[in-house]
Amino acid sequence: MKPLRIGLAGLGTVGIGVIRLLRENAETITARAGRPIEVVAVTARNRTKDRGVDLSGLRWHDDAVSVAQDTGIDVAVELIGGAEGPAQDMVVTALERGLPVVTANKALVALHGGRLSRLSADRNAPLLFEAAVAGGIPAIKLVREGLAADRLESVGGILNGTCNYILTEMRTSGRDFEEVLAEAQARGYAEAEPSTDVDGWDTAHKLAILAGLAFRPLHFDSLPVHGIRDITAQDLKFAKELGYSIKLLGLSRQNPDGAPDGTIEAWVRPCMVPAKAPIAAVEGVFNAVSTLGRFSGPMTISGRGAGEGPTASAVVADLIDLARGNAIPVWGRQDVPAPVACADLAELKSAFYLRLDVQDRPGVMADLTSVLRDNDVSVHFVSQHDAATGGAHLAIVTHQVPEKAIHAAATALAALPVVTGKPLVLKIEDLVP
Ligand SMILES: NC(=O)C1=CN([C@@H]2O[C@H](COP(=O)(O)OP(=O)(O)OC[C@H]3O[C@@H](n4cnc5c(N)ncnc54)[C@H](OP(=O)(O)O)[C@@H]3O)[C@@H](O)[C@H]2O)C=CC1
Ligand SMILES: N[C@@H](CCO)C(=O)O
Repeated sequence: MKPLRIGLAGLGTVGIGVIRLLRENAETITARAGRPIEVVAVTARNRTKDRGVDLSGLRWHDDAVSVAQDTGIDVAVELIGGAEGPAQDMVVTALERGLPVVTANKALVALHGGRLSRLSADRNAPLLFEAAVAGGIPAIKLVREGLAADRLESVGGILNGTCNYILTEMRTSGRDFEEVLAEAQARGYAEAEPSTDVDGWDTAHKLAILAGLAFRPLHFDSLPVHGIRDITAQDLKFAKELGYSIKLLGLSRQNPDGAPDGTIEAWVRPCMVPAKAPIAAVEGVFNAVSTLGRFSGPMTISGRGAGEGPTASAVVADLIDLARGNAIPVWGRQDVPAPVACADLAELKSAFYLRLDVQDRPGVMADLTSVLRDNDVSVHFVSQHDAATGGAHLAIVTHQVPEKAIHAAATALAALPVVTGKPLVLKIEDLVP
């Protein structure tokens, strides 16, 4: 049996995980793939670093492009990261010479997926990226294969392990943001630049890939993206009191209510989800991918969304597909569709949570409610807690209002002398399964 020979660029969390998994499960993988899968060539920045695995016997290349040019490999595996630079150069070089590519690089696929998939189709060189979305969860396979027959109405979920880990730990241990982020980095969940995670960009990359496959590619620049930096321990307390859980969601919907046919609503932001919703129970580094299909109905799969083992498992599953000759083109047999812009959210209606830090004295509530009245924001519920530093924290839950109204109200409220901090607006999202 001729082995499938791998050229691997990137020997970090995921790259080393792939080598370990291929070695530890060699017998099972060979049986399932029908042939052995072996790493034969590698590269990383630092040749002398001890990575805890034996790399002797593997051809060392000084850069990633030279791995892609190695005539002794059958597949190029890119596990460096970053949408530009060596990762992109390697993938393009490999595809141009007709070599299959496996990558876990969501930034690359989200930003350059259209061009790369056209190149992949032109050169008949498969481009596989199961690990790019939701770590160990077979999210790409779910959308592209399991649900290939259905017309999906929505797709998305909890797509970033680092943020879900941080929100869970902040809530359960009361520790602050920075401390928990450092822990997520130490566990290999976070990206090399953690702002990619906490500012929502990693979720946005994954959502763009899922929505692109389920509906059609999105102009990435049109995707509204907000991260979790503004969430405080007080918001997590209010959420519990109000019967919600705070989750960073990436969601996309085709043809939302009242919008013209073909409209795609998509966004990334922390939301309040009902504490009883199954997605609220997805905690720690776990991700959840939810779909709603006209025929398949609601579906949620969850699992570890980051870390060495789960991500390596998804990379090697792609390699097994290649070894079996099972790799399918990125958009199946159709041409790569042209991208569209995401819908403007201004007119879309939702209930919202508004947290205000305010002075605690007579007349404050009247000042606040007059701003809400002037912006047509109708209040459903209000809760007040004393702030440790004096003043008060207020949680206001609204009825359904257009997004533009709540944001205009928040801007006007921020300008009031009685409001002492930046108001926080969170969408209350009760449509996730
Ligand atoms: N970590 C995770 O849980 C997940 C990661 N991913 C994706 O997988 C990819 C890899 O992530 P991860 O393993 O965590 O990243 P790491 O930062 O742990 O590893 C990156 C590796 O790339 C190497 N590298 C960096 N620059 C270059 C370069 N110019 N030429 C060659 N090698 C280079 C580094 O070398 P050196 O070690 O010498 O510095 C390192 O070995 C990324 O695209 C990431 O988004 C996807 C899903 C989950
Ligand atoms: N940094 C990413 C890795 C998995 O894509 C996360 O935390 O989910």
